Amino acid sequence: MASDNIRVTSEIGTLRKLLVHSPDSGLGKVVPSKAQDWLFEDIVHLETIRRKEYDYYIKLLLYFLDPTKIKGRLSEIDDPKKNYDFFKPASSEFYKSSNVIEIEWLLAEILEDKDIKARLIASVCAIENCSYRVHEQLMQLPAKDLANVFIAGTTDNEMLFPPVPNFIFTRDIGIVINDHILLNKPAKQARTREALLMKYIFYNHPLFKKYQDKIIELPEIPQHFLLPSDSAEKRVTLEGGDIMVVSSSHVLIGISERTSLEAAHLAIKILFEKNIVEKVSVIKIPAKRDYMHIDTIFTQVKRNMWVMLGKFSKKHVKKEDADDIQKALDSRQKEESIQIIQFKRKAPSDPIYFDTLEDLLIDISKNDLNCDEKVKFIYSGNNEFPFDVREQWTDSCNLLALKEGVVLGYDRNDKTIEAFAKAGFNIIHVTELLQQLENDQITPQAITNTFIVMPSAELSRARGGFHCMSMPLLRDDID
Ligand SMILES: NC(=O)NCCC[C@H](N)C(=O)O
Repeated sequence: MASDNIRVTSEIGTLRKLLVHSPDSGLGKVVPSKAQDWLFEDIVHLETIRRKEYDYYIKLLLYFLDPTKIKGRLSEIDDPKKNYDFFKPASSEFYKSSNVIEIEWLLAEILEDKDIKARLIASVCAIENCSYRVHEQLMQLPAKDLANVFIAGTTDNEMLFPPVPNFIFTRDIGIVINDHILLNKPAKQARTREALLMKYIFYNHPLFKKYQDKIIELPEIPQHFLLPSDSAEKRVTLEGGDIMVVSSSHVLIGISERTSLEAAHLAIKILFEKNIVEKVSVIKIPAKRDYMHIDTIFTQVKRNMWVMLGKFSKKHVKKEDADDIQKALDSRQKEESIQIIQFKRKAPSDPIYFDTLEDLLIDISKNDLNCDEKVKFIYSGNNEFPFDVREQWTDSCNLLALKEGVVLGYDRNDKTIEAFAKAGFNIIHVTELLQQLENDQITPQAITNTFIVMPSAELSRARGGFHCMSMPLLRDDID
């Protein structure tokens, strides 16, 4: 068993441990009439999303984070005769890594405890409005099967409640800030069960035992149940995609379609009261499906490099190419803009305002991460219309850094990849990289300044990238 340490102090320090969830059979149950309610843009093909897309992610993560599980076994685990059991949490052949941690596995482990099992069944049945018969049926299931039913919503032959197809986006269900865990409060009904399951895991799994007094749950505001249902700002909702730990002393919080102003306010108060960070920057983005969380608009690549949507760049915001009439007209369109305000723990009544996202990100690179080099930006779709917005929609800005300068992104975002190539990055497809790793032509340690191209035709229909599909638990410190 690897260390049970949890610590995340940056977006780019070498990744050592994370939570993931592979697409389960629930994704194969999404129907067109429910796709939007369940936050999918389309229905996906289950076998393709697993075998031809997500499994590559798992293989790559294992190579970087837990190589003994995979090295020398690539052709064996991909052999159809082996039934892909390596990737199935309920199988005895499952990879079961303590660094690439599958949530379904953790759930099955806590469900071995009779008391936890009974309590979680009661809670799930309450939120899913299950009949007494279903309640009894769940009590009969062994832990591994029950874990799968809680996530997929289905037994082998019966659908008991809706799936939670967004569970693959582990980023949103909790976030490690230094050595604390901030739990989410989902804005969308479709993600409610995910939050419940995660709460039980964080409070009951031995992996998090040392951290019980470091779990942060945002309270509701008093008498929240009397609020009208459309008072979005007053509701306390927060999803992990709106939180970024950019240094050990500085956290970014997005106010977005998913994270409310009230939640940001409460989170800042708690982070300051508990002395967890010194600075919080709040980034209010337009509340639109296109930009559901801040990590759909920008992510970090290196100390001095970020990828972002050009629409929020200085050039665009300051209308550098526009004539006077256009500038005046555009300045009225406030709802499409970003607002940034930074609070310091020692002087909360004296906040700092940033005009543009680039100004904030440059400030982080220079002042939090002590970067002397010029800060560079890669823009979605190379900042060319319509590729900028098309590629942002398919997560060109939502990259996961395995280590500083080594990022994963979708193959379909051609122009963004071109921009990385122009910036001097190696571009390599995951299948080729895996072969090179397997053949000892390269090691993860030797890889630098690289964009790893991942297959994405099905994954992108679920509207999230690899930043969303990862909940880092441990990264090396960089500051
Ligand atoms: N951090 C993220 O941006 N996560 C993406 C979540 C996608 C999912 N379909 C959702 O709408 O919640």
